[in-house]
Amino acid sequence: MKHINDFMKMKVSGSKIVMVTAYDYPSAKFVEQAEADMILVGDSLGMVVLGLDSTVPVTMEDMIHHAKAVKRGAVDTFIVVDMPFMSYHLSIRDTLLNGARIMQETGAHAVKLEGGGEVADHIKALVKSGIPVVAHLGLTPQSVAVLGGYKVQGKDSETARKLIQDAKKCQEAGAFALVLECVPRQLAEEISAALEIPTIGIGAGASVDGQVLVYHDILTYGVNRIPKFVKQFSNIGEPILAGLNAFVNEVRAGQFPENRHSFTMKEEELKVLYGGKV
Ligand SMILES: Nc1nc(=O)c2c([nH]1)NC[C@@H]1CN(c3ccc(C(=O)N[C@@H](CCC(=O)O)C(=O)O)cc3)CN21
Ligand SMILES: CC(C)C(=O)C(=O)O
Ligand SMILES: [Mg+2]
Repeated sequence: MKHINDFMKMKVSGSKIVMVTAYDYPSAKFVEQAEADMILVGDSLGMVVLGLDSTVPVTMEDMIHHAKAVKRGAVDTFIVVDMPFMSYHLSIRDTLLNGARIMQETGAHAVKLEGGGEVADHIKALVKSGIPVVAHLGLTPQSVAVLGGYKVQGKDSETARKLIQDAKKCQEAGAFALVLECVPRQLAEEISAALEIPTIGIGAGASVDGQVLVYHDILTYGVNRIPKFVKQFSNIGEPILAGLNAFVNEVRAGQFPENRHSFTMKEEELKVLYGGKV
């Protein structure tokens, strides 16, 4: 299993870090089998597995419930768990209690949280307490209500400069990696060159140190809207629907189950059961 030091080395050597989200036992098993470097139990689970409109309603209980299942499916992969909305803002004490719950109850290796300078003290406190932190800048979906939608961030020189400063603050606070979501590729390249810690991009172009995508987006698995930065590497919706349609049709047609899909009783047991009147 790769660990924090390996991700740092991968940046230096130029080998790309591959991160994929997973939300349950089977998805974690598949991502581990595909040999991704890291699994992210993303709060995007609120949207792709719970059917919510945003990641804002996702709770600590949701994250822990799903992360425990992911850990059972991926015993040998580095696991990062998103800290959900408002779980790292109230006080340093609350942040530490929530970070500790994620680490102790799920067996995760690190947590991820959204924001820059405004959460730097919380990143610092977590790292000082022994909890590795991945930072997340650019489009930070937990702030969608403030950002006014899922929009590309850092398109003008002023907001770009702010993002570069925030990225440096995350590194200074002790984050060991930084997710950059939905920022212009030139800005992502600039931030990646300016930092010693690896950057992991989603909609941030190719000049970052790694890539992350949502499991359901990669596979086209029950997703409604696909962002521009997603490549649909396969469409598992088709074989899923084909299998389900076949089951429904065969039951209705009396073709399933066949005898080989069921169990039988010995003739003598049947005789006893019917009082010898077989
Ligand atoms: N399925 C899924 N994939 C994700 O990557 C994802 C989620 N859900 N949920 C949580 C956040 C929300 N994310 C999103 C959602 C939508 C766009 C989007 O539609 N972006 C526009 C760009 C808008 C602009 O031009 O500024 C796009 O066309 O891609 C981007 C990121 C990323 N995360
Ligand atoms: C999209 C990634 C970076 C994420 O934060 C999530 O899946 O929740
Ligand atoms: Mg997230």
